[in-house]
Amino acid sequence: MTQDELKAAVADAAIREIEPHLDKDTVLGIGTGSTANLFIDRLGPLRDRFKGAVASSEASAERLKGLGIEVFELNHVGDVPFYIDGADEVNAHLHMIKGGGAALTREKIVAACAKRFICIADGSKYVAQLGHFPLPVEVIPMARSYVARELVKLGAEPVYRQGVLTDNGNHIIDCFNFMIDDPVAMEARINAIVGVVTNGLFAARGADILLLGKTDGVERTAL
Ligand SMILES: O=C[C@H](O)[C@H](O)[C@H](O)COP(=O)(O)O
Repeated sequence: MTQDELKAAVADAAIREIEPHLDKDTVLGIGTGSTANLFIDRLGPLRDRFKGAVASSEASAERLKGLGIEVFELNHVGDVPFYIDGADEVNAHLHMIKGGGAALTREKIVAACAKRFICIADGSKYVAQLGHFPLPVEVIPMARSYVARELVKLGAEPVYRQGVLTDNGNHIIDCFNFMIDDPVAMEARINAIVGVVTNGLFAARGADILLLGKTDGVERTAL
């Protein structure tokens, strides 16, 4: 199976996971990226079965609206039963690295509001230790050089993601060659650097359910 077929399989599995829980009051939290897009596409035909969605990026909001799904501002929404999103890396504890598409901050905010985070990923994203994928850090633009120097002190090789502006108007620094021993501690440590908006470690609040696409089927892990 190709990577795209594995992504499609986990998008299908996520639909099966949430479908029994949909009702007219349900507002779903929706992530960003190629895997999340496949999930969004499968939500279209179900649009009359739930109220709408909150999106973690402008791109996902546009895709949802294009399918006739109402998109709400998070400030106007109470309960978010599920947040469904992909990941750049995920480990056995369902800690993740996210933000390859620069959407990490809004993703973390919507995930924080959700009762359950369903991570959908093809098998290549599963790792024993996080850090093979360069860890993204969203920074206030004027703090970029300062934050980069602080990240060097933590052992990272920071690289400014040239030409990328987040939906929040900020910059992204990617931390290369930065294997992470303790994701919960490192998430907090990086977030404590002045000028950091957030980093792409989703460990303090990881996923609750992982749907991992493998050639022999979708493996479901629930914590
Ligand atoms: O900022 C982007 C998000 O964190 C994505 O969820 C992540 O990069 C995975 O994207 P994809 O499903 O395209 O691999």
